[in-house]
Amino acid sequence: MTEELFPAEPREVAPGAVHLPGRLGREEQRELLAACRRWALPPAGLRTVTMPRGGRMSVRQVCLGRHWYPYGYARTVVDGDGAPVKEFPAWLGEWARGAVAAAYDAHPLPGGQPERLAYDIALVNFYDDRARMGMHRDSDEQSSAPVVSFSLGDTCVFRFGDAEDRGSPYADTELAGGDAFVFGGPARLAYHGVPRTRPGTAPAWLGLRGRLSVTVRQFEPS
Ligand SMILES: O=C(O)CCC(=O)C(=O)O
Ligand SMILES: [Fe+2]
Repeated sequence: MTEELFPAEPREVAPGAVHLPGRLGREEQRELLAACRRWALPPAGLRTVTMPRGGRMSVRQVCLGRHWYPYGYARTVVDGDGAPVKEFPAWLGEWARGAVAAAYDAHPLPGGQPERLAYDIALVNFYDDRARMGMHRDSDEQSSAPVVSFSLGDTCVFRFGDAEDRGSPYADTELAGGDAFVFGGPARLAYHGVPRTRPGTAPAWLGLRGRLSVTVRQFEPS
C-alpha cells in the first residue's frame, strides 16, 4: 500500500490523532480521484464557499451525504444550486473504518477501538496552488465518531492543535498523496488547518494538479 520499500508506521501526532502514511496504494488513489471528478460535476458539484461575513474560502468544495455550509448540514445545496446532495458511497465508509482500525491498533485510544461507526458524510476539498484552510474545528456533526481524511496529489502542511483554542501550540505534519489522518477521542474537536500546500509535488502518474482531501465523518450518533 505504499510507494516506499519500507512503509512508514502510523504516527501519533496528539492523543487520538494518528497519521497513516501511504494508506492508499496507487490503484486506490486513482479510484478516489476518478470518484472526486464525478462528484465535482454539477448538479451539487464543486463550489466556492462564502462565509457569513462575506469572505470566500480558497478551497473549492463538494459534499456527499449531507451538504455542509457555514455552519450546519442540509440535504440540498442551500448556498448553491439548490440540488440534492450526492450520495455517500458505502465503500468510502469502509475505507474510513479501515483507517480508524489501523490508527488505533497502533496507538490505542483509552476507551479501545470505537464501535458501530456508521460513516455517512464526506467533504471533498480541492486546493489549487494558493489555497489554504484556516484553523477550525469540525464541530457541526452530532456524532463523536473519529474524522478520517484521505489526501491526494500535492503534499500539504497539516497543522494540528488542541481542542482548547485556536492559538494553542500545534504540530505540523506533512500529508502526502495517499496518506490518511484520523482524529477521534480526545482529538475529535481539536483545531486544525492547512497553512499551505507544496505545489508540484503530486506524483506524475496520478494526473492531478493540486491537492484533494476527502474528509469522512458521521453525522448522527449510531
Ligand atoms: O484538507 C484537509 O486535509 C483538511 C480539511 C478539513 O479540515 C475539513 O474539511 O474540515
Ligand atoms: Fe476540518
